[in-house]
Amino acid sequence: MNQTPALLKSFILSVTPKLIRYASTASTPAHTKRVAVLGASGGIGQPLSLLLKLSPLISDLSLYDIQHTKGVGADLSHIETRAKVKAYVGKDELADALKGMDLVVIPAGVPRKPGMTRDDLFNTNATIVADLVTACAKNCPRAVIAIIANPVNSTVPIAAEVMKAHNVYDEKKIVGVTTLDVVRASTFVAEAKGLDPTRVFVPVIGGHSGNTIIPLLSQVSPPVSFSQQELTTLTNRIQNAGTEVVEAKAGAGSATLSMAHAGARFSFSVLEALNGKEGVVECGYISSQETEFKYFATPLLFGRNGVEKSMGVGKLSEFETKLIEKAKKELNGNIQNGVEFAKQYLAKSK
Ligand SMILES: NC(=O)c1ccc[n+]([C@@H]2O[C@H](COP(=O)([O-])OP(=O)(O)OC[C@H]3O[C@@H](n4cnc5c(N)ncnc54)[C@H](O)[C@@H]3O)[C@@H](O)[C@H]2O)c1
Ligand SMILES: O=C(O)C[C@H](O)C(=O)O
Repeated sequence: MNQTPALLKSFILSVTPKLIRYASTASTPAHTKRVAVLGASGGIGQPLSLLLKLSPLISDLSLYDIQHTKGVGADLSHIETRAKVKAYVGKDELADALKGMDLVVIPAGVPRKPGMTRDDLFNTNATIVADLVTACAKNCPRAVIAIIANPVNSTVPIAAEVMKAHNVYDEKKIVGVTTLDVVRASTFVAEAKGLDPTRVFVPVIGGHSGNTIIPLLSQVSPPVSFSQQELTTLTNRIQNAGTEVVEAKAGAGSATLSMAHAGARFSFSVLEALNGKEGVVECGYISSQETEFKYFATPLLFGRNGVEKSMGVGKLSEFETKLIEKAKKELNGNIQNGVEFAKQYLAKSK
């Protein structure tokens, strides 16, 4: 359960260059990887695909959606970077979109409107994710699958159950993307303490919805101290930051631009680790061995095969222990819903 300070340090050192790497095309890296974005025409999908297209880590960028991908693909393909863009539209083209992929990023699915919880998206997005992951199981079973589609607390267990049913499950390769929680926590802490946000790292554990988002403000790097009032205010803001955006967008969707950045940051970290870079750490929501939860987000060390290990939750403050206690019912319920849905989905598709 203990964190490794050296690895955290290497994470922090790796963050700043990553923020400016989007436009870095000067040198040709030794390795390049194939990446698919499923839901590539959406609010997240388009800016995420743009950021990926700018990366020298990627040789092939495969864009899939049920609509508009041909236009998005034609547009992106004119950018003078190495990644070769191919666009696929509709179910008949899904298999081709996935063959040979090293990383599949899934932002496909409906977003929230004001007044909705992420769990309210379950009925629509559960089937979308199950269908897309079924296609991954058949066409790129060894790819890392990064799930952005909400409710992440449930869509990740669904993905895992689908992969298990196809006998291709590898727990190192199914990850829920919680990077946006880390991005927000770093921004808000930096603002509160007058720090450079690119140098701040806040581990965020648990899940990705309301109370299940648990920022570890006792483990911020560089170390900072907070009053009880600051702890409460910052924690609430981080837990409700998604809702802050949903309300500000007033019916026009949820976070897309900050999520595209977070998704790109997560993808670059995974790709660098697949290429052999050591000490790559990002938080993510995965099948958990060392906590009481079946799935839990922690800082993760990535390697050549995906997640190498969870770095655990470290030493928690009393405040953080109480936050976990408060999250228990919701997180376990979300996980259970995902597993139950997958059972029914798989039974129907036999
Ligand atoms: N993990 C996170 O931190 C995080 C952050 C922001 C948003 N999200 C979630 O990401 C999802 C997408 O958000 P958005 O704002 O991009 O929504 P959007 O509606 O703008 O885009 C979704 C895209 O998915 C496509 N799509 C729908 N069904 C599909 C299918 N079966 N196969 C392929 N593509 C399909 C749609 O055509 C659309 O282009 C939502 O569920 C949202 O809640 C997660
Ligand atoms: O809030 C949402 O519904 C989208 C996403 O999960 C977020 O955290 O911004």
